[in-house]
Amino acid sequence: MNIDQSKIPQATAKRLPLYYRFLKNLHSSGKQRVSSAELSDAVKVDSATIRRDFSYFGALGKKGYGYNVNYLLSFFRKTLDQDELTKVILIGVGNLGTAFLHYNFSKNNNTEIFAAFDVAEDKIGTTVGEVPILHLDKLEEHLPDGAPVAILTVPAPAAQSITDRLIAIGVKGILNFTPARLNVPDHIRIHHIDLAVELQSLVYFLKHYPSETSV
Ligand SMILES: NC(=O)c1ccc[n+]([C@@H]2O[C@H](COP(=O)([O-])OP(=O)(O)OC[C@H]3O[C@@H](n4cnc5c(N)ncnc54)[C@H](O)[C@@H]3O)[C@@H](O)[C@H]2O)c1
Repeated sequence: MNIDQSKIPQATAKRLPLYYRFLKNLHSSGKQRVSSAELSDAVKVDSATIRRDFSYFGALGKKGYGYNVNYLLSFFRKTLDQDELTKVILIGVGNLGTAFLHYNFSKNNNTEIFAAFDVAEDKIGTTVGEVPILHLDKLEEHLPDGAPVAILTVPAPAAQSITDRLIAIGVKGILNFTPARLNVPDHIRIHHIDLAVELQSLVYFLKHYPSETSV
């Protein structure tokens, strides 16, 4: 089935990796079918939302039968481009950057941090989690063909000028962990992750919607 991916709402698209991971585990344990109630229990998304999400994927669960795990998996694989490896670079190998390099992203999805950049001389030339640390001065030299995605874990004041350089070498998406708000052209996608905001939001939901499990 051909699905127009631009029709999938962003909130639904954000839940795809969650569904995908769970279904992959189900598949490897030999399960062929799954009900929305089982899924709901595992991924902590209410089953009405799951049914609505899955209807966008052309997957219509049958009552008493559930969803076909193989169909869903092949759909997710295509949609999430799991057959294609996306190369990622990381800038700023401090507390946060080091933790990300040790975390093997490619275990769960097809992204791989293949190079990291910093300016601290004692870090240049070393490797963290098998990823080589290179000098930021050499960014353009090392990556003449760029990379599609970058993770930014530098101090906030350095973020904008590094962003400008990343865009110049062809980076299209930035996962920004710094508190800096970045100015970028329209065709660049920035996902800003602020742990303090996430924490505040969690506390808010606990206070005001104590009985709901997820957003
Ligand atoms: N540590 C956290 O829990 C946390 C949480 C949320 C957000 N943040 C944000 O993430 C960023 C990184 O935090 P951290 O705790 O890892 O900081 P850190 O000071 O441990 O690491 C920053 C790294 O960036 C490098 N760096 C400095 N200037 C650079 C430049 N111009 N180019 C390349 N590399 C440069 C430093 O050498 C260092 O290795 C900060 O903006 C921070 O506000 C941190």
